[in-house]
Amino acid sequence: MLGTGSAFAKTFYNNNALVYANGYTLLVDCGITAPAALHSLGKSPDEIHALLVTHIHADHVGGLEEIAFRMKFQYQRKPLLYVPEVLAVPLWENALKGGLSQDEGHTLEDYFDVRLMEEGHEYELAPGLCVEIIETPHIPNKASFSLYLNRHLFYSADMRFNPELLHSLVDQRGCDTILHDCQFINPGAVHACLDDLVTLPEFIQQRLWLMHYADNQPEYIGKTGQMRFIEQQRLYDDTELSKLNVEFNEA
Ligand SMILES: O=c1ccn([C@@H]2O[C@H](COP(=O)(O)O)[C@@H](O)[C@H]2O)c(=O)[nH]1
Ligand SMILES: [Zn+2]
Ligand SMILES: [Zn+2]
Repeated sequence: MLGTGSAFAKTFYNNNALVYANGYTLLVDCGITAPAALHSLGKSPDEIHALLVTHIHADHVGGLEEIAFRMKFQYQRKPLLYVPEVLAVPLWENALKGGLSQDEGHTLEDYFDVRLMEEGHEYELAPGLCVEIIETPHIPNKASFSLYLNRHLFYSADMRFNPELLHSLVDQRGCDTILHDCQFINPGAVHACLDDLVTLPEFIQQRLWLMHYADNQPEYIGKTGQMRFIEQQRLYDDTELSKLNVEFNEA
């Protein structure tokens, strides 16, 4: 996890992730703090093979201008950008155009090798890395897409509480790991809140890691039912993440 903070957290970087698969690196979301978070890990933007955007909020796309400029002028390379089809135009028109539009570039495609994604398809980004996007409720009338990785790991974009989806992923689609955004204040409004998430049955909580949390996260350690906090600037592997919490505690 590059960062695990909520939109306005100051002690945690924005909730963005680096996904590694067989030498390939995907950056999931690129918020305002992503360049600094990469820097603190000693990573350069040039080490990223592709980026993927879940929705248009600054903690998820606010770092794209820096990455686009640095890739173009410092590294002379166009990174792959995976973007849900409905977000491509608003990403350029409403988020990036103001800063990036200049003589050398007037479109998203001038900075990125754009790959549009649709729901209902699985995309093999690299050997060992398959991604499906699932539209999930966040802000009314503003599209946001969670991810299903390698048919076993659900990564929530910011989303409201949706127990039916979590049940169907676990019961019908073999989901063994859930990374879920979490707000401490009830009601969650545009996120799932902790009071909602602790109502999930234990077999789902045991698979669930909390992310996108506020600065007062330390107050909630030990108060999250069977769910664990995922930590920023830490490398996790699939086996560690998919270990059920109950096994994890016994180990
Ligand atoms: O309808 C809304 C829209 C936004 N907010 C607040 O803004 C942030 C947006 O950033 P996220 O990355 O989605 O967290 C959200 O956390 C709210 O604090 C809102 O409350 N209601
Ligand atoms: Zn967010
Ligand atoms: Zn959001």
